[in-house]
Amino acid sequence: MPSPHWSAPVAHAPVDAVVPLPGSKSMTNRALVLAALADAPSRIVRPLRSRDTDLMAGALRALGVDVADDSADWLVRPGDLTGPARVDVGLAGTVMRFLPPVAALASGEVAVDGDPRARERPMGPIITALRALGAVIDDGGRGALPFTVRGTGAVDGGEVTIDASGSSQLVSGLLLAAPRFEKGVQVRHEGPPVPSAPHLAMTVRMLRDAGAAVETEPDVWRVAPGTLRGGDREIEPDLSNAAQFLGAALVTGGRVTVPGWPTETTQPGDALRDLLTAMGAQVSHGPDGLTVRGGDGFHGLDADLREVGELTPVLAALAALADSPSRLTGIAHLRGHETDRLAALVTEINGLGGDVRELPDGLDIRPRPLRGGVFHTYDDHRMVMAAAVLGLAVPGVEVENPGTVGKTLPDFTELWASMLAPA
Ligand SMILES: O=C(O)C1=C[C@@H](OP(=O)(O)O)[C@@H](O)[C@H](O)C1
Ligand SMILES: C=C(OP(=O)(O)O)C(=O)O
Repeated sequence: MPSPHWSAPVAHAPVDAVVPLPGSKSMTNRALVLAALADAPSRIVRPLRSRDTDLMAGALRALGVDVADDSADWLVRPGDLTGPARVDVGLAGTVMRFLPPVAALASGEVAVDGDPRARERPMGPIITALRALGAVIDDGGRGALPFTVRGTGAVDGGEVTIDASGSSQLVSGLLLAAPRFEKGVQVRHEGPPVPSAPHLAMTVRMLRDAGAAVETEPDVWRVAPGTLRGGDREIEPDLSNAAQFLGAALVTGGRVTVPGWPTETTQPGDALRDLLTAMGAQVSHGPDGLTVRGGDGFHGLDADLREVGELTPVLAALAALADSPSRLTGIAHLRGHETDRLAALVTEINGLGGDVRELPDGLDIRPRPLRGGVFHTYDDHRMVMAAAVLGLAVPGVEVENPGTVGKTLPDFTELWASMLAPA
């Protein structure tokens, strides 16, 4: 039986490594949905293989889509969407928000459930919106998982207003399936700002690449009814999962290169270039990829992370090791992520002797000397990654349930060890 804890390795020298990363979770799960709704087969080239993407593939298979392995690629052959089916969304935000609109297009009942924590993540606005668009959903009045989508084989579509301040995925889910709605969709957001703007741009870009007609204006998205094309869809490396590796260059005063960094992308991880530069890194982008070099120490960060919330755990860990305080704001919605990430980061970093305070919409982080101890991870892959960053500089960080990285990066501890191995 594997050890329940992972001893995060201390870096005894500056890292000097090239770290190739698997594909983007966000792009892979969008590509799977678009391929499943297309009018012809698709090849998803270099998809991420992880719990979240396997769950999406499994959910689509349950509805009648053929998703087959072809060496490292996935071949997707769309079919009639049918129930009855049971869908497990695990703890994947992309599956719990992107799959129900697809299930509404199926004929037959689709029962949707996930991990215990999945039942607490925001779902109410998309359930209400889908009903307004013509879907029948039985959620026992909970406005949350579990629920049953009673598909009739078609969704009317039309205009809907939604409060998506809890998650951008509430909008993305409606848009991705909308070309197959009879009237398409117009989604209008009303409420506090929608987070994760790059992920919405990713949805729009991938829909357009598949042939959909999409128009946007601030807080309004329109998708016309139409046919989605099949074909090849190449998946970029997951730039959010680059955060901990590039951060290791800062912590150790070393150098890390992530190959295949796109010159232009909708991934929020691209913001690491500016964020790590603001913390004192030297960042260069060339044919070899993106290279981050650290020097003698690095600084805190004063940043609004609303658009790039998923980078927060690793940035907070870096901030706890910096030479000046940090203030990270715009991230109240992280309370609805895999765990309440604001509370988790406060508890766990302070548990090692840190000084992190929770703000209404973020974190105040004052660096202090840290000591070893158990770092709990709350089924949150990014808490493991944050702990790994702290462990580079703090001996004795024992990370609970490291296997939870399987959500997006099953090989994380192996990649971390090879990054730290002498060249
Ligand atoms: O659409 C996506 O692929 C994602 C959107 C974001 O969700 P939120 O807007 O809920 O933060 C992000 O945090 C998540 O990891 C992936
Ligand atoms: C918030 C995240 O995931 P999810 O897609 O489950 O929302 C994340 O990966 O940081």
